[in-house]
Amino acid sequence: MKDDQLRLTEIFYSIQGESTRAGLPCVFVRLSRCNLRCSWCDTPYSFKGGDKKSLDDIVAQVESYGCNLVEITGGEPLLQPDVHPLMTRLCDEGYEVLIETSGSLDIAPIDDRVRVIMDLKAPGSGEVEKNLWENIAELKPTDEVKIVVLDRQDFDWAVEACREHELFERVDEVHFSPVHGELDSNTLANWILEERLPVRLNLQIHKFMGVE
Ligand SMILES: C[S@@+](CC[C@H](N)C(=O)[O-])C[C@H]1O[C@@H](n2cnc3c(N)ncnc32)[C@H](O)[C@@H]1O
Ligand SMILES: Nc1nc2[nH]cc(C(=O)O)c2c(=O)[nH]1
Ligand code: SF4
Ligand SMILES: [Mg+2]
Repeated sequence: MKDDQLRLTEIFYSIQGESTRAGLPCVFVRLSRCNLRCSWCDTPYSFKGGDKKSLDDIVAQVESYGCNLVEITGGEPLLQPDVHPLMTRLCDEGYEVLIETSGSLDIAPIDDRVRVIMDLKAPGSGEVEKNLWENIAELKPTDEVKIVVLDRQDFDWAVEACREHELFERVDEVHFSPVHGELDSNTLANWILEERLPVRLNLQIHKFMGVE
């Protein structure tokens, strides 16, 4: 087997449900495996299985949708080193490339043309110890930080993390996202408004639409 292969769970074309690109048509490349087990994870099916696919096959499938926006996600996409040549190739070919990552692995090797959407895991995920705080210094102003909030304890943690790490100064966009089906979006919205936070409420719109 050639080394330029990635273990892939799925490639699909849908409406981007999150981030500043929410609402736009997007091709999703979902890589397999994850080093975390967030309590509320919506993609545990990506933890096991998946097929090995060559970069050529992945790029060809992405191309078949005729869509300029591509998101690399998982599972945890940074677990497979060959994700880097894939992203560089997509950038070279003129795609706008996003990566969704947990923030538990080094983001420094990511191609500078890629928009990084990095989670910070709050205590309700059960994975708060995995945050790699050194990553914050690697973020570009155009990257995005997302904190998924389960409850008020997570919200207070998120506010403290933003202040302590000066996230509002470092990146243009900080998203707070309720755990879908667990925390009411109006409750999170009211907390954000009460605290006068310059964060964006991130709802996973694909889940309201009932699509992937
Ligand atoms: C499935 S993860 C894959 C990428 C990477 N492992 C990560 O955690 O960022 C993609 C995004 O979905 C979010 N997510 C997963 N389950 C969720 C849920 N139940 N409610 C809200 N967001 C969720 C994650 O926090 C992450 O921002
Ligand atoms: N429609 C849609 N938008 C998304 N944005 C980020 C996703 C992800 O799982 O990383 C996702 C996803 O799974 N579906
Ligand atoms: S890091 Fe991402 S894929 Fe992994 S368990 Fe957490 S939400 Fe799911
Ligand atoms: Mg998803």
